[in-house]
Amino acid sequence: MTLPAIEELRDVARVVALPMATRFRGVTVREALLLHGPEGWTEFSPFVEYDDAEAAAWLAAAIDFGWNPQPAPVRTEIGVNATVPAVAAADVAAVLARFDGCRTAKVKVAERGQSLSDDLARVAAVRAVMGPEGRVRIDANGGWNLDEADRAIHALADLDLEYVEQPCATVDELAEVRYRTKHLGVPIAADESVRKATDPLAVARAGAADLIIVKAQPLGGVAHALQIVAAAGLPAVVSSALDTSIGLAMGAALAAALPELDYDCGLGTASLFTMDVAAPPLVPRGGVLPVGRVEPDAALLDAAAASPDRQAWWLARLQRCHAALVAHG
Ligand SMILES: O=C(O)CCC(=O)C1=CC=C[C@@H](O)[C@@H]1C(=O)O
Ligand SMILES: [Mg+2]
Repeated sequence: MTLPAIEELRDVARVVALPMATRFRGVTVREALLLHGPEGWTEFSPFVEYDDAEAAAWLAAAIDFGWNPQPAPVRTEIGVNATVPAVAAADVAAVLARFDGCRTAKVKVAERGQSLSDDLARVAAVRAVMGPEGRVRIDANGGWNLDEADRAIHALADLDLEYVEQPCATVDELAEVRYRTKHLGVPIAADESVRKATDPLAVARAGAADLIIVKAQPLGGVAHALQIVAAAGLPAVVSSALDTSIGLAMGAALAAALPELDYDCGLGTASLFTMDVAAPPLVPRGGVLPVGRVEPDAALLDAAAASPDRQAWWLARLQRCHAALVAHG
């Protein structure tokens, strides 16, 4: 890929800060740096705690989406899931109400400071709202050890789970949990073991998961993520990185280009924001997102502008990650 010069990126960069309706993975305000490239708007939004080596892949993805033509879509809309943060069971219905027409819900579990009974109550509340036909999946973000995962999946399986995402942190643990819980018929999905791994295919080689979660930004862009899915040879679910509507369009482009897509995708997360950069935002309607480029609204870009010190922080990060990509060649 020919990299645009850093001056070109800085000239078209806009840094935004979007407030969230509900705290999600510790985030209450989501910051993102948006870029306007020749192919359209794109997003660079690694979480603030990520180091430059990890964040550089997100920049490669952003540049690829804004500066290069994308793989051809094979579908025009993407079925998406509702995403339920680790809220109290009593708050579940209000969260789900933000996601119009979604037949699938993903529920966060194994939150630090909470217990299995909190998870059981939250997932039961989700099942009650979704009804018996709804699809309910859970995501532990690697928060359980082997025995905790074993116990939790046995306890939660009665609620008819579509799959369990990243129950434990390591590939070896995933393989062991998958072996121990196989008789329950609950598939195991790998997320962090794909997107944060030095070798995103290790999971597939180890037989440690039934499906993989893929995210366009951390995997270096749509084309690269497609290669990983093809090489893994496992069903894939495309998920967001809590992106703005601009980054979600990148995720939707990935989902649209996958040869097979059997699951609803985790791309409904704009519904967790109280404000976004596009009008209308890329939120699910009737449980689906349209595929296509998203343009920000000029007034919303201004209204969502991050503070001067946060803009300076993001521009410095952009510069360092750009330098890392240049050095990488
Ligand atoms: O998959 C979804 O339903 C929404 C996206 C989502 O859950 C995530 C987005 C961003 C960061 C992650 O901690 C989290 C995930 O683990 O999948
Ligand atoms: Mg996950």
